[in-house]
Order: sequence, then structure tokens, then C-alpha cells
Amino acid sequence: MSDDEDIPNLVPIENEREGDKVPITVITGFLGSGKTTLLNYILTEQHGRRIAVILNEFGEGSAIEKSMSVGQSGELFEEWLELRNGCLCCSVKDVGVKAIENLMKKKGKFDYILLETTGLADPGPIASMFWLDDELCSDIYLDGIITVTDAKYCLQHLKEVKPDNVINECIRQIALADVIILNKTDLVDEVSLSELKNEIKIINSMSTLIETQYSKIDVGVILNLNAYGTNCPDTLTISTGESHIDPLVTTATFETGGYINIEKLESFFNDLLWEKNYKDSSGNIIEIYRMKGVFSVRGDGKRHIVQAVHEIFDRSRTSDWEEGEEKINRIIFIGRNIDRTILKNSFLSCISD
Ligand SMILES: Nc1nc2c(ncn2[C@@H]2O[C@H](COP(=O)(O)OP(=O)(O)OP(=O)(O)O)[C@@H](O)[C@H]2O)c(=O)[nH]1
Repeated sequence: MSDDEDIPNLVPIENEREGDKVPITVITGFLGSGKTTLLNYILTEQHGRRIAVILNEFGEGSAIEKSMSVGQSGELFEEWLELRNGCLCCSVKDVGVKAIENLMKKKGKFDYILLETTGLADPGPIASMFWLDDELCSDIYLDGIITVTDAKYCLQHLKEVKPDNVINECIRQIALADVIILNKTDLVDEVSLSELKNEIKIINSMSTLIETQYSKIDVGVILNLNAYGTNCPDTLTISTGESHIDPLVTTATFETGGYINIEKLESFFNDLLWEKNYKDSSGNIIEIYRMKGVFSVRGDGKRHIVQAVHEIFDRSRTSDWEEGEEKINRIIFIGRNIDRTILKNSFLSCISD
């Protein structure tokens, strides 16, 4: 990045991807949870880096153009994006990506992009937009999704029932998160905090949960996650807690030895994610929001990783299994109407000894 030389005190970026692609972290969270406080904190901590902050705002009506406020090293300027459907997360897939790439052509490449969504945004379509483009030779790649929650009101938001059995935004934001920041812990007692943590883990036990006050956090823990890259899901904590609210969205994890049959696995995912042929024991469609798995293929010394966000999935051959390391097949599903027996049996049918 030639611009680096002009910026004093630039902290070296540890970018795990090859080339000089720019990571983008999506920051979601309910109104007033502490997203802006987090952004300001990151900018202060990362002073000297060229960090672009994009605010993805919903407007009233059907405006053709939406503004994108971009902050760089404390300096704020505004760009206009031409988005056909008016809002970044509802627009045609690569429009938002192109807009950011154009911006970088004009303003010079950023080191990092933080995209803050409004409180009611569903991170699923946004993740799909930036993740998919990684393969289309884009200048940017999705690093991860951070969801900021308000320790005082989160449980209340989780319980909100929407018409037509629609899953509320708070649950969606937690289900899709790679990191969940449990902010405003100063406003609750230990018992309420532990109840909330339990409920969050039941929805999404794949994420890292971090408690904060005024969103003060070790920035190194939330940036450069490479959550949509080749990181293996090996830091998984499996929740065994009982939910006190109806857990509409939950995590299920399965692990076994043996070897995966890739054709069978892909056919299972096609049926589950695309065709939506899988139903729970009550006849409801099993809806997967997020899935991640690591697999062992007979005769291959490398791990195979599969990731999915809603119906999009991707498989890659990644790092070597270590000498003497036990090769496993582990899969994590986060979604609605998760039927453990059905998913487990289908997963096991893709394994041979
Ligand atoms: N007590 C307490 N207040 C906090 C904490 N973090 C943030 N706040 C305050 O909560 C309010 C909302 O914080 P913001 O960072 O603006 O939240 P936001 O998610 O960006 O909110 P919107 O802009 O409405 O989406 C501000 O007045 C913050 O100062 C915290 O940990 N404890």
C-alpha cells in the first residue's frame, strides 16, 4: 500500500489473507447497545491506521441514493452511493462492494473497513454480499460479524414476538455473530448477566462472548478474525444450559472420527440449504442461518472446511492435520427448527470408517 508511507505511526496490519485485500467487519446490534461507542473506541485504539467507517443507514421511502459516511483517522467525509434498492443490505449483491471499491480508488486503499448497520438490520444478507465477493477477485473480504448487545435490555429484545412467526432482529444478529459483545454490564447484576449469557450461548455457541463496559475491548480480539476464511471451529464451547425462553434459534454441534464423503456431504447441504427439504419432527422446515465444519478426507493430509450463511456455502481445502493429531469431522449448525436427530443422522450418513 503506497499510501502507508505518508501516515506516521502506522501500526503494521496482520492480514492473514494473501495479497492486500482489505478486511471488512460488520458491526450490528440493537439501538443504543453501544455500537457507536465501540466504533469510536476502535478508532482511538487504532489511531494511525486508515480505517473507513461506513454507516449503513435505512432511509424513509424509496430513496435511490444513500449516503455513506466514511471516517478516516478521525476525519469524517461523506460519499454518495448509488444503490438501486436504496439500502446497502437490500441492494443487488455486488453494488455495495463496488461502491466501496470505487471509494478506495478515489481516496486510496484503506487498511480496514468497519461497517455499522442500523439496529434493525439483518446481518445475513450483508454477510452474503461481502463473503461471496471474496471469490470474485474483490479488493475487500468479510472478516467477521460483531454483534453488540445491551446487557440490560437484550433478554427483553430476545423475547419479542414478531407477527407471522418471523424471527426478531435481535435473535438474528446473535445467531449470525462471530463475536458477541455483551456491553453495559455495569447496569446489571451477576444473576441477570449469567441468565443472558446462557440464553445467548443457546442461540449461538460458536461465537466468542466478551463482556464490556462502554465497549472497551481488546481490539485485537475482534479484528482480523478471518471468520469466513480458513479458521477451524476448534474453540467451540457447547452449551448445555436450559433456555427459559422458547429457543426458536439454536446451535447444534456434532463430532465424529472417520472420513467424510464429500459428494454425500455436498448433496446433504444442497438438500438442506438450497432445496430446504429437511423438516423437523413437527414438519417445520429446518432453516440454517450459519454453518461451519471441518472435515477429514481419506488419503488427504489437509483439513477441509465448509462454511455457510443461509443458502450460500463454500468448501475449501486448508491447513495440514498435524503429525499425530486426531483427525475429526466436526460440524456446527445455527438455525431455526433445528432437529438434532435428523441433522445428526444425515451428517453421520456422510461418514465412512
Ligand atoms: N451505562 C453504560 N452506558 C453505556 C455503555 N456503553 C454505551 N453507553 C451509553 O449508551 C448510549 C448509547 O450508546 P451508542 O454507542 O450510541 O449506541 P448505538 O448502538 O450506537 O446506538 P444507536 O446509534 O441508537 O444505534 C450512549 O449514551 C452511551 O454513552 C455502558 O457500557 N454502560
